[in-house]
Amino acid sequence: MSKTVVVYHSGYGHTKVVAEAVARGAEAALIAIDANGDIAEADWEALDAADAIVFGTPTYMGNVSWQFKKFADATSKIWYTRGWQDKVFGGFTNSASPSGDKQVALIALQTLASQHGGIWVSLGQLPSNTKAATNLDPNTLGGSVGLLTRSPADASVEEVPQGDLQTAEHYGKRVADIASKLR
Ligand SMILES: Cc1cc2nc3c(=O)[nH]c(=O)nc-3n(C[C@H](O)[C@H](O)[C@H](O)COP(=O)(O)O)c2cc1C
Repeated sequence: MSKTVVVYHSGYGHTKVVAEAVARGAEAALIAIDANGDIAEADWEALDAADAIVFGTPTYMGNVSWQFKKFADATSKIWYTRGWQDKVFGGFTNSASPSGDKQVALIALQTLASQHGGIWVSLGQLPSNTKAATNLDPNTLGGSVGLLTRSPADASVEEVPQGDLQTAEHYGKRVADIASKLR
């Protein structure tokens, strides 16, 4: 069994719900980046020990949150020593609009993983994009690079679409399974 860690920031709780779903699928530990963009020393050790790391961030102003970016910049010391070389990586972002420039944030996560010499895991699911598709269906946002989820601007944290959460669980399992195969 591989060790997977989901490290995420969530300003208002919606991305946290998605992170929990990814972690359920991956049987992963969860690390929350705090409101100052920091994680604890023990969290850095857990990331170093992981076979797979999944990054999560809300999309804010068409990119990752500044707290996630602070975390990303803090990984530069690890980058320098190639500490995360050949780990498996995945990523997700949540935002209010169906597009909302989520892809920009997701590509930032993929780029971070690539800077570390990681092996990036795509979503691996067909989109639900017919007229009949509803919020209960998987991958209604049609992601492929990684996981995209949506919580409308007036949605509570309980209202993150069930289809998106199922997609998140599926993606978490995919990342963990691939990490197990590569171990
Ligand atoms: C500062 C800020 C910027 C935002 N920018 C975007 C955006 O570019 N695109 C979008 O679709 N939603 C945007 N939103 C909406 C959030 O992505 C959405 O509310 C999301 O669920 C927040 O996740 P969180 O509860 O984990 O913080 C923004 C929200 C905030 C607070």
